[in-house]
Amino acid sequence: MIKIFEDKAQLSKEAAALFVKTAQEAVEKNGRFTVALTGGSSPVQLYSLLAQQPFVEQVPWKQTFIFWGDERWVPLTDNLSNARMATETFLSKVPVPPEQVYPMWSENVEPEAFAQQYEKLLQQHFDQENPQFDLILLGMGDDGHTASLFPGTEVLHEASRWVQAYFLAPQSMYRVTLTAPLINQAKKIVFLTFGQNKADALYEVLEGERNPEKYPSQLIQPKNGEVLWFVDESAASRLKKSK
Ligand SMILES: O=C1O[C@H](COP(=O)(O)O)[C@@H](O)[C@H](O)[C@H]1O
Repeated sequence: MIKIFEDKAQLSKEAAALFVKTAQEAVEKNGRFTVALTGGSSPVQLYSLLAQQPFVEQVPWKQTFIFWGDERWVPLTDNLSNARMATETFLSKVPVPPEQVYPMWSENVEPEAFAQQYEKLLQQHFDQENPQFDLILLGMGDDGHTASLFPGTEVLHEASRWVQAYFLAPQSMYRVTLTAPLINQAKKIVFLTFGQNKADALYEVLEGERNPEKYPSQLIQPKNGEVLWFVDESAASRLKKSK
């Protein structure tokens, strides 16, 4: 489903309300809420809202478990760190138990070994056969990538691993990412996409020919869950189905 908002502020507010509702329902049903966060610029406003009233007091933080959808393999103090951004914008300001927050980074370990450790962590958290996040937040780059599933990379063909790390040559850095098969198990996936610079990629992903090698966001098709596209009018400007 595609939901088009006037601007980023409106979109972020709705996304915060959806975060709260999803968290409350998950806790009511299963006693806990498991979410994977996205990085980049798209979620900054949403994360800030989650640390403010009325949202902050509505989230069942004590029952919330925070993972990441992907990470740039840089220390937690680095400006590029997705975990650092989430910590600064909301995690350091809300009463989530620190031991329930799992950044995709650790010192003194190679990224590939870390990816295996993170996968084990997820296996322990979830039922092995049923690794269902209650909510996965995703962004989409203007090249159509999502999480760290970049165009033309091997990880796009991963069929069994839940977490992978690889060297992304054009950025000269390692990336760690949940794989598409794991993401697609989620109960709910929400893409946050705004800005004119995303309009071409959004059109190709949603209305263009299927070509996930070029537009990896097309790989995100949950098995039993739902995918929501929260987009603003600029990003949606090329979509025919929205008009
Ligand atoms: O590199 C990344 O980019 C995507 C998109 O970022 P945005 O700045 O366009 O929102 C992001 O979803 C991902 O987490 C991040 O590692």
